[in-house]
Amino acid sequence: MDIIAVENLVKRYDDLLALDHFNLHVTQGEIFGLLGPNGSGKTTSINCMLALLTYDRGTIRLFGEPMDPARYDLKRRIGVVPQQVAVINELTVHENIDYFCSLYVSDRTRRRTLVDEAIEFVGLEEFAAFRPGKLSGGLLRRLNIACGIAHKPELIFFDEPTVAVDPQSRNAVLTGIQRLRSEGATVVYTSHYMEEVEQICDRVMIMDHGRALAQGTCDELKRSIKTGERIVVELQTASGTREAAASSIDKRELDRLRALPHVIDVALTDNLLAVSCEASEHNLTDVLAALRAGNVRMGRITCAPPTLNDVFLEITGRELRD
Ligand SMILES: Nc1ncnc2c1ncn2[C@@H]1O[C@H](COP(=O)(O)OP(=O)(O)OP(=O)(O)O)[C@@H](O)[C@H]1O
Repeated sequence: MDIIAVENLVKRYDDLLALDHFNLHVTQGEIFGLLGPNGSGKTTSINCMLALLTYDRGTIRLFGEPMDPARYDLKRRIGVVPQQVAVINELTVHENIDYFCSLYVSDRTRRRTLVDEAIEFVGLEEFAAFRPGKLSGGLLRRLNIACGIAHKPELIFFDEPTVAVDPQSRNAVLTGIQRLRSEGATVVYTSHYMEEVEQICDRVMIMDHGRALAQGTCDELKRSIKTGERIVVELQTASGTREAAASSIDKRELDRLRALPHVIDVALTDNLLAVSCEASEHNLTDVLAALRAGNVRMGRITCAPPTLNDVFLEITGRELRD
């Protein structure tokens, strides 16, 4: 069953079209990633789904029911971990989680258990009596998550939960999300970090300018583009400087590479030569043979399958993070 069904959503902020006939279907038990650069409409789509924002056109159904601001029965089944840490500075970690949980659960005894479980879930046992001001950025993020999930929601929205988080806390957040899913939750995860999305999401939608550009599993998205692999060659010279290395390859060599049967693009940045190729069996040997024939001195050579950034680049002509 679709836990989320969004059809033809249009949202304007005055002249700006933030969501342009946006469609989204998320099924029960999946971690669905919304991947897009800053300003692509991820937060706006979430806020519309939560009925926190009005919209101009379209329909939103959650758990099979039409969502509107008065549907407290549906809201109780949803958890939100917002992009900005939203906690109360005067309350301790424990009191904060209890406060947010009390918005959904009125029974105090049940809440005591839920709050303890949430504290344990995010590993904040030692800090339960601390006020937010005493917590590091990573610990604050964990508190933000605990406040959003303590009432055991069936559907959880995580809006860029790892921005400005240290690698250790980031890993804790990502494994925590996978654990929530294994306990039965459906998750919508927004990010502009393709590595995170690849790590945890079952399906991904790539967004830009309020539109869905492509969606599918990471493998499906990568298979849908022309680029099959990217070969990166470090150029070397006897003198060893980057500039000298870059100038040691002339236009003729670059043209020779571009003329190879499966080469899509050749780019030279400093002393790194990147050759994007269609999927084919002999790309690496062909590229190396062409470079050897031109007496180009080579250092490290890597050959990698495409990334989600390549998918974004091929569809939009821009890098995901520029
Ligand atoms: N309250 C607002 N008033 C006017 N424009 C807004 C408002 N909120 C967002 N926008 C604009 O709408 C577009 C989509 O913004 P949104 O925050 O949904 O994108 P996002 O993908 O979540 O980006 P980010 O990762 O930066 O949060 C952007 O161009 C943004 O500047």
